[in-house]
Amino acid sequence: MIIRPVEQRDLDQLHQLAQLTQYGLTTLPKDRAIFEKRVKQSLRSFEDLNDADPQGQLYLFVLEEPTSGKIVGTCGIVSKVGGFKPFYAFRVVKEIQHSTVLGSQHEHEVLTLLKNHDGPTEIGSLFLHPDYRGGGNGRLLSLSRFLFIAQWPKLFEKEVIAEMRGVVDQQGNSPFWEALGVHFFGIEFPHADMLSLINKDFIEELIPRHPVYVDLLPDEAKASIAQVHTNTAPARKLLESEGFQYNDLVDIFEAGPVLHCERDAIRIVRESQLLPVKEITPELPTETSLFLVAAIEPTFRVGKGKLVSHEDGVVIDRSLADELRLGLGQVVRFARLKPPQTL
Ligand SMILES: NC(=[NH2+])NCCC[C@H](N)C(=O)O
Repeated sequence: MIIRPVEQRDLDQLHQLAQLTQYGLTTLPKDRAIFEKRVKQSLRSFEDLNDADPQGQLYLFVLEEPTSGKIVGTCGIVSKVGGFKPFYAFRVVKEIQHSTVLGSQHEHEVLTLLKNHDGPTEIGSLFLHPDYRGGGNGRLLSLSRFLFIAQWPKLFEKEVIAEMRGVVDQQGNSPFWEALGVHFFGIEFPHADMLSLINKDFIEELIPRHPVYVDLLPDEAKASIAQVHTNTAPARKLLESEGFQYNDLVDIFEAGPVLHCERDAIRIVRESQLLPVKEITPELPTETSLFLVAAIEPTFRVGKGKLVSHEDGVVIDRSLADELRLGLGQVVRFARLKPPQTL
């Protein structure tokens, strides 16, 4: 399995893949025209890697099975969120009130609206074909993005966030939306979710103007705040093991948590190294550690495989070299596939 930047020829396969997604994956629209626009936008972003600063560029990647040419997964990075149009989130703020008369103290959670016009980098759009889940494909897909960020840090902001999909059922119902959003927006969650990708003006127009007390929401909605969709739980765990943390920001529609990490503190970004391939062998010993390995030139391609690093270069298997189209002397960016504590 390899990860590479999206290409125009992937559009049909990617669009088919998006049909398999359930509700709540905002940035993987089922609508072909929106999808096509996003692929085009991404192609433009990849054209200019050496001389750009974060201005909201979209970088979409695909997971390809090289033997069949099948596209079985996708993920993406937006170099910066919030600009002319802000990035929205609710901050869950704790508020304590005392009464001397009653001798009591009350703690409340309040949702306050955050509008950020100068936001961080965001990773997202992660989706893996159900038949290909397990076996480490999700990890490969998610973490490959960090090798890209490590290679071209200037394209990104110093902070990276991930808006995780919140609690939404098979029919597209979100308890949080039913308790809050629907009263303000007057449309169904899937519709609002889709619209937010095209034009966020309706958010500015209709979002509640005042803070919202969590105590006043129904139990089911309350319980869903900062919780992820069952299918998103592994992705959350993975990001947390790379250094991401929840810091009291949730989505304004379905209350899914926003995780964040300093760009250079992300485990893979911090650990990754750039070295030439000094030897390609038929097969390294089985006990050799597994690494995430990225070819940089002529195109960025990531795979996983055994690797031994020396001061002056790395040794990799023939199969990995072939998958990544690597020859001797070409540089690779690599990092251990798993942080030590999860080995
Ligand atoms: N689940 C959603 N579609 N939420 C609305 C979009 C919120 C997002 N943080 C933004 O500002 O674009």
